[in-house]
Amino acid sequence: MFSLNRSAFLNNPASISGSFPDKHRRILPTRVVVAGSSNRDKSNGSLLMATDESTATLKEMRDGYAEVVDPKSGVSGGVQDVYGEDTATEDQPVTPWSVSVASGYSLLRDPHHNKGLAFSEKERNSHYLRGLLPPTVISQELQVKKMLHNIRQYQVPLQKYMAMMDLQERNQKLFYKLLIDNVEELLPIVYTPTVGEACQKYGSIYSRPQGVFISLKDKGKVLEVLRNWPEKNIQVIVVTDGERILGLGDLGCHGMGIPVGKLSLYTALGGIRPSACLPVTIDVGTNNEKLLDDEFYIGLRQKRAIGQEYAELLHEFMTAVKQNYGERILIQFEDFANHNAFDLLEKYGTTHLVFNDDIQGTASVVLAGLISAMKFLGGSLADQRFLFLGAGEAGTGIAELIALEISKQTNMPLEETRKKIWLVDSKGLIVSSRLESLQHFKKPWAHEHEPVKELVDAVNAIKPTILIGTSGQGRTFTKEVVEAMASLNEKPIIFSLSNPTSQSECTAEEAYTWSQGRAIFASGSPFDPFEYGDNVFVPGQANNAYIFPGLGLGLIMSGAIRVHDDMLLAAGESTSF
Ligand SMILES: NC(=O)C1=CN([C@@H]2O[C@H](COP(=O)(O)OP(=O)(O)OC[C@H]3O[C@@H](n4cnc5c(N)ncnc54)[C@H](OP(=O)(O)O)[C@@H]3O)[C@@H](O)[C@H]2O)C=CC1
Ligand SMILES: CC(=O)C(=O)O
Ligand SMILES: [Mg+2]
Repeated sequence: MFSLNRSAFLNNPASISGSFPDKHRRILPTRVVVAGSSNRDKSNGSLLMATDESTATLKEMRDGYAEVVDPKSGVSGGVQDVYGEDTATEDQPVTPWSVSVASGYSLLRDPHHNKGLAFSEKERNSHYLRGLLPPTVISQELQVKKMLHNIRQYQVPLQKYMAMMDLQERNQKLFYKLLIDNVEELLPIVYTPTVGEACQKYGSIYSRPQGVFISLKDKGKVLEVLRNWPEKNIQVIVVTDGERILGLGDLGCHGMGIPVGKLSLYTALGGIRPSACLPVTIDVGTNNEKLLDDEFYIGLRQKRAIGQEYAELLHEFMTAVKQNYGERILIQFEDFANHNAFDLLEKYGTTHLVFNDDIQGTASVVLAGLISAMKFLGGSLADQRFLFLGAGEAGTGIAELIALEISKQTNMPLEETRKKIWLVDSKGLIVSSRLESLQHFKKPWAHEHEPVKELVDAVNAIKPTILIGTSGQGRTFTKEVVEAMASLNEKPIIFSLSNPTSQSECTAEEAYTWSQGRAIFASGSPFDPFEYGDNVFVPGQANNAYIFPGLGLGLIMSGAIRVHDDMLLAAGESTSF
């Protein structure tokens, strides 16, 4: 007789296979099916696989299923076969569920453990794989070579993306090996710019759910929803509500591509276990009419919830996350619109281990880029004048961290260092006469100056040494703007940070050509090296992807429970070269 231990299972389902003695492991079924709504623990929403009182014999398990009778109600489920095919009655819905011991057919379909043809002879013997694979055994290196070859056959980046996602769903070991070994080539596929197109077409390319979707329909049940996720030892969550996906606007539920992509970098670049990463999309509707009319849209078909309704769902989520995963769970806010992003960060920054990647991660990576650029330019950050196009999350986040760094380097008060930094939004230069009507995060940047509407006029008026684009608007660094920067500076620093490539304020080619090869240029999405005159210019990439996996790893390893500005400064300083 073998008894499955309920508490061990609830804490860590994987422990079940670990608790079998080896001699029993050989005769274990690949699936144990337990069914019946009566097996659901009403108090915490978890399924009770088999209670301490309920036992299944090894014979039952070897035969492929064990039906458990709830000892309290005496009600059993309606499962008739090992695959849990539905024989539910109306008043007794079946909850089909299986626990896979990683062996045999199900092992080949378990992306966490599957190795495909790389299973050795010994593994094929001990994991019941004989006959389920062709006879050849190949190395992981050869698998990587083959996948890379296949991916390179696709001309269309979105096809490469789909091939990568398919691999992630099939064989995680190979997916991460491929990504880690070829990160320069594959980062633009699993991340910006291709992930932007994938989000735009997410409904059409959708084949299997990724991550956890929490919608308005789940109000009051968010904890239950989180508990449906199979992994229990989560260390990092990337969460979006899809309202500002890159520079592409409101993509609603289709924003899920972003947390999925970001978390694949947590593993590939930060070394966090894939099973410890949880992508979450909170669906409160979308204001994108095109999506609402799109028959393939996968989200709620309603306008975005705002105000109290929005705040309550977010609060339930934040509370449930801490309750389920503890104080040290890291939450990364991603691609929220600025009218929520700053408030959420302020509200939860003091109660959770949380940072906003667009505000803080971006700031840190741009600080790294600017500190590095000082080595080419000479002088220090305090000697520079900064002008931003775009005064939202990225723009004001970067501005504030630069001001903090200059203050740290010079001991000047923050109010003084902020005066070196100017921002332009959709209405023009942010100046004190606009103070009353400005959103709160713009107010610190409202300096004394007469109003200026156009960017090129702001460049000529402020005479910046550094121009940074965070507007989400492509081709706004026009020839006139770049030429104005080049006429004011021997080596103008120009960062076009908006993503994806279509939204970049200018291309690498434009920056180098219009400045006659004098610009120090970086962009949010990658550009190829560009030949100009006798030189080849290699543009930098200033993207928070170069910070958040390391920052996150540091936060997790150090056991931090809050994120502070000093950490962002340290991350930026140490990422510079
Ligand atoms: N490289 C990287 O790592 C990162 C890049 N980004 C990119 O930065 C961009 C902006 O993101 P985020 O700051 O979060 O977005 P926000 O919506 O918070 O901010 C956008 C800002 O741009 C301004 N703006 C919009 N259109 C114009 C225009 N035509 N002229 C001048 N200003 C304009 C807006 O003005 P107003 O306030 O008046 O509406 C607003 O201030 C996105 O494309 C995003 O992909 C973001 C994070 C990281
Ligand atoms: C890179 C990133 O986070 C963004 O463009 O939003
Ligand atoms: Mg982002």
